[in-house]
Amino acid sequence: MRRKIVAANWKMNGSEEMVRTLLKDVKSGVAGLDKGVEVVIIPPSLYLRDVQQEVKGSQLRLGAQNVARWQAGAYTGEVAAEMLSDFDCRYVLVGHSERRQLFAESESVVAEKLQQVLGANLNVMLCVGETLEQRQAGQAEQVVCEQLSSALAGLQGRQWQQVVVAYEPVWAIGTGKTATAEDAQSMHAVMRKQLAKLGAPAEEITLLYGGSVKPESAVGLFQQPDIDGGLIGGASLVAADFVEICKALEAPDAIS
Ligand SMILES: O=C(CO)COP(=O)(O)O
Repeated sequence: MRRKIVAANWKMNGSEEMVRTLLKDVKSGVAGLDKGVEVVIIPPSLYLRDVQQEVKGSQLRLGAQNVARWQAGAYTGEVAAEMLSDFDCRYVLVGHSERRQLFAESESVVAEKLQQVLGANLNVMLCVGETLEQRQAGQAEQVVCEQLSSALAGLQGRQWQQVVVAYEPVWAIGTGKTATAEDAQSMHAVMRKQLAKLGAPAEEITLLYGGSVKPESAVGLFQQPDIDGGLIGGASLVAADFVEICKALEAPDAIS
């Protein structure tokens, strides 16, 4: 089923103190938010336990930023999907552009990680997106469609219910440049078509936009018919901004 999601990717930011203070403000800020909006906190893995305890009984859900591409064994420093499930993680990011670029994660690594997440009965948030060069060369749609195909080809039946896709154009991440609502919508529509070609129940798949989303840009993005929410980096570290973005998803038409 298509869900409404706002997810906070804290990236490599945070501390025990921040977990406490930021979450306290986010929790009280989103209390009373429509239950149909899922708010997901994705902290560095060291703080999963702390966040798990803080979000218990609240509307917030937990996600992980990364996962190993193996099930278990001699992989020093890695975290397995089954371990994330012990922490009540509901979502796991896979294919984030920072992982692809800074850690040289190839399409096949992304696909292996995705399989681990599905195998552990967790939900994947698959990130896709083109670079500035690719967009300028007119290749954006092709790049995104190929990323979807290589990660998702062969998925069957119920597995599709475990998939959320986030379109995060690389040139928009951390740069202050958001895609226009129209450009983002147009890519999301392309993604839905591609998902249908891959055999997905495309109208039921939740599609998020990420890349310099701020309270001011969130409303326009969330009004688009194929954008079901956001994956938020920088603005998720400021409680007031993040809460405002969550509220924008609750009622995008009412706020504008
Ligand atoms: O990468 C992102 C979320 O995963 C987006 O980051 P920013 O919101 O900081 O651009």
